[in-house]
Amino acid sequence: MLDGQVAIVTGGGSGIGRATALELAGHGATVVICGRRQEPLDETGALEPHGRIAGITCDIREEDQVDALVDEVLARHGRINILVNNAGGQFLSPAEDITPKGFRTVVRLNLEGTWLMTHAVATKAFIPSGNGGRVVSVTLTPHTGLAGMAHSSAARAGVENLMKVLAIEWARFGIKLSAVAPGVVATETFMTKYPAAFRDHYTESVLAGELVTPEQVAQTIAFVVSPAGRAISGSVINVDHGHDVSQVRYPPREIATERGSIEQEARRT
Ligand SMILES: CCCCCCC/C=C/C(=O)SCCNC(=O)CCNC(=O)[C@H](O)C(C)(C)COP(=O)(O)OP(=O)(O)OC[C@H]1O[C@@H](n2cnc3c(N)ncnc32)[C@H](O)[C@@H]1OP(=O)(O)O
Ligand SMILES: NC(=O)C1=CN([C@@H]2O[C@H](COP(=O)(O)OP(=O)(O)OC[C@H]3O[C@@H](n4cnc5c(N)ncnc54)[C@H](OP(=O)(O)O)[C@@H]3O)[C@@H](O)[C@H]2O)C=CC1
Repeated sequence: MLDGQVAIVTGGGSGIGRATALELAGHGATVVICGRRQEPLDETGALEPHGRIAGITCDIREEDQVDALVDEVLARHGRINILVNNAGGQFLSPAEDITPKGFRTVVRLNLEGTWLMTHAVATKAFIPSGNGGRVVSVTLTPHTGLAGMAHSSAARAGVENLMKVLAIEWARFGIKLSAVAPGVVATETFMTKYPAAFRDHYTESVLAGELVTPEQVAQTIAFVVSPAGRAISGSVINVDHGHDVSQVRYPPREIATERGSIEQEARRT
């Protein structure tokens, strides 16, 4: 499906990024992954049997490092067809305790880093090639706002709107940009970084009673960048068991019938 395509996946050393790199490589793509540390990148590369994944360290917040990464990929492979902006994250905090520096840190990583990568790949590869390209940015649901993550919720809303406006402006270059918004994904970071009670709370409350897997997010990204996803641009695709439409389990346990639903309302006579 992706034979001959060259992809960059940021944050490919772990979790969703690793699963995405493996998924794209499994479909034939040559994949360059980046992150701040070399070791996790090498671990991902070692999981791919055909040598299709290579890691290059890059902090996506640093303009010179982003430029150097894109230049290096072009020097090695001559083209870039796909960019997956996956690197990101945040720290959990009550909004009132987030300092200006803390807010800036999270916005810089998630929004500015995504912008720097997208702009560099578009201007150095997609536009000059005349062939366009595909960009998928990983954001998050629920879009109604994620309590404890004011900085990240704001940054991801910015990323999603950025994908939309660039989808309009860069349609003339054949560049398609979208966001894939996961719900709660059972990555090692999520399972270990956040309090276990959050994991249990979200497992219980998301509609299907189960967390999303990194592979489910990766497969969605692969679909979007595949030939079958060619018409997708400016979209936000949720991969979240319906977490975006409701954050509470239905119906409330106290009134659930044996069928797990509700009693039908009695007709008026
Ligand atoms: C609501 C419950 C959760 C449910 C849904 C969950 C959905 C989402 C899940 C996920 O995203 S899982 C994947 C998460 N992955 C990551 O977060 C990985 C990347 N994250 C990071 O690298 C860091 O967390 C970072 C803070 C985003 C960036 O790290 P960096 O090394 O650049 O920053 P620091 O030098 O550590 O800190 C700079 C600055 O930021 C503030 N700050 C950082 N950590 C905290 C904290 N724990 N509490 C309060 N403030 C923090 C602080 O201002 C730091 O400056 P100094 O105080 O150190 O001067
Ligand atoms: N897990 C979840 O429940 C959800 C996750 N998401 C988002 O999906 C993405 C992946 O999440 P997940 O796989 O769980 O998280 P991980 O923490 O496993 O992955 C984050 C990756 O990003 C890399 N990274 C972090 N900062 C930078 C940076 N400045 N420059 C380059 N790379 C960086 C990290 O590598 P290194 O530290 O070596 O730089 C790491 O490999 C994130 O954006 C996350 O917020 C969205 C919804 C839900």
